[in-house]
Amino acid sequence: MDSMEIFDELARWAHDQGVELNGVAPRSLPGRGIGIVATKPLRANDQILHVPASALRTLDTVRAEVKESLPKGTKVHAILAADLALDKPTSQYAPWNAVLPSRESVSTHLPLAWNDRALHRYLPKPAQALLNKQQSKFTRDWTAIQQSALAASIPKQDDFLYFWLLTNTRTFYHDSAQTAKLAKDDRMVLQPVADLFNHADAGCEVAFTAEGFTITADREYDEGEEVYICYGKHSNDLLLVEYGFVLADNRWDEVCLDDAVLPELSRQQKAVLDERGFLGNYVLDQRTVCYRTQVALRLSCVPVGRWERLVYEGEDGGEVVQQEVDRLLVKILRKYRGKVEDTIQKLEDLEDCQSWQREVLSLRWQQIRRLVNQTIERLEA
Ligand SMILES: C[S@@+](CC[C@H](N)C(=O)[O-])C[C@H]1O[C@@H](n2cnc3c(N)ncnc32)[C@H](O)[C@@H]1O
Repeated sequence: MDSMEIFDELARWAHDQGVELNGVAPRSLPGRGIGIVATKPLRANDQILHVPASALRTLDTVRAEVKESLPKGTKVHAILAADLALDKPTSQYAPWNAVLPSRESVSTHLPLAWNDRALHRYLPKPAQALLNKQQSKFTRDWTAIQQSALAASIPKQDDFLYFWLLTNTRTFYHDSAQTAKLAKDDRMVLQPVADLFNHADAGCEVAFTAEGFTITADREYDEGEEVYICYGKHSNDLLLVEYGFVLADNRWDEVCLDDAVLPELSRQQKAVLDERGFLGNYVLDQRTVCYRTQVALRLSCVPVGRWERLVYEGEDGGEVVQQEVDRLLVKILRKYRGKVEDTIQKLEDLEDCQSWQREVLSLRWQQIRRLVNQTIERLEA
């Protein structure tokens, strides 16, 4: 079957499940796998998709033998992934399974599945932290599988990882009478067709009730235009680790400045900041350098007593100190830009790694350099 036949089959199947598509359809899109495209001009507030609760893939649709085989307390993420992994070609979900991304695509794009784990050290710090959390969750879930009767049917970690990552990238949060009894991070459901929407930093509205999900156009769309939803106000570090891509333009993007600021602080300064809850987690975005960074750098500009009065009592003279902070910030950011450029160079010199991975890492560091440069220019203006 060619891709249009596969999409037609999916549309027929989805229709039979009660899924209503209005003026949109799935299409293959270069660099983004499959996405949803307007098949006619759309107006703002047009309801473009409705997925009834009966069409969702949830804990309740998981086969009993899968659920019963897993230890008590197994996370819904692991249960849904195991259910997907054990789907037969004759499964009732076959037309939907047919449009899932390939193993190759998942292992190329998602850092947790990268063969060359040495590349992880080139991820920015926040991305590394997210990846470590993801790794712990995966290890927990893989342990549950290995300790269950499903171990024989899902013997390979890589197989489970593929379905686990598919689940991670395609689930929606759903509050309903059925999910109310579950922990918040267990209220995840898979929804056919809705899971084909790609992400942008602003997109169509996704609303859910106990009856199901509805997606509504946020603005006008021309026929043929891709229609996006927004998965959340995510930075590109998060998008890279959780979804395997970065956006060229991302209003929610930010740069972690811990590696820039912390080396500039003395041990005593760090101790004071730690005691007051201001140590680390420094960021800049397109508009500002965060308050925590400003507070930390003020301590490099004035004695502790004055710093306390400035921070906690709003003592006069803050503008003069701010000018000093801005000068210091420019110095620190210039130095950090040098480190960023070294990383970009190292990535260019790398051999023996998949070119997509090198390119996305390089792109990510170029985005960081751009945000750092913009901030330097703004501070110097
Ligand atoms: C919910 S799925 C969306 C449908 C997906 N494109 C597919 O082919 O099945 C999420 C995945 O789509 C891809 N994706 C979503 N938004 C994207 C974007 N703006 N650019 C590139 N890839 C994107 C990523 O691979 C992500 O993990």
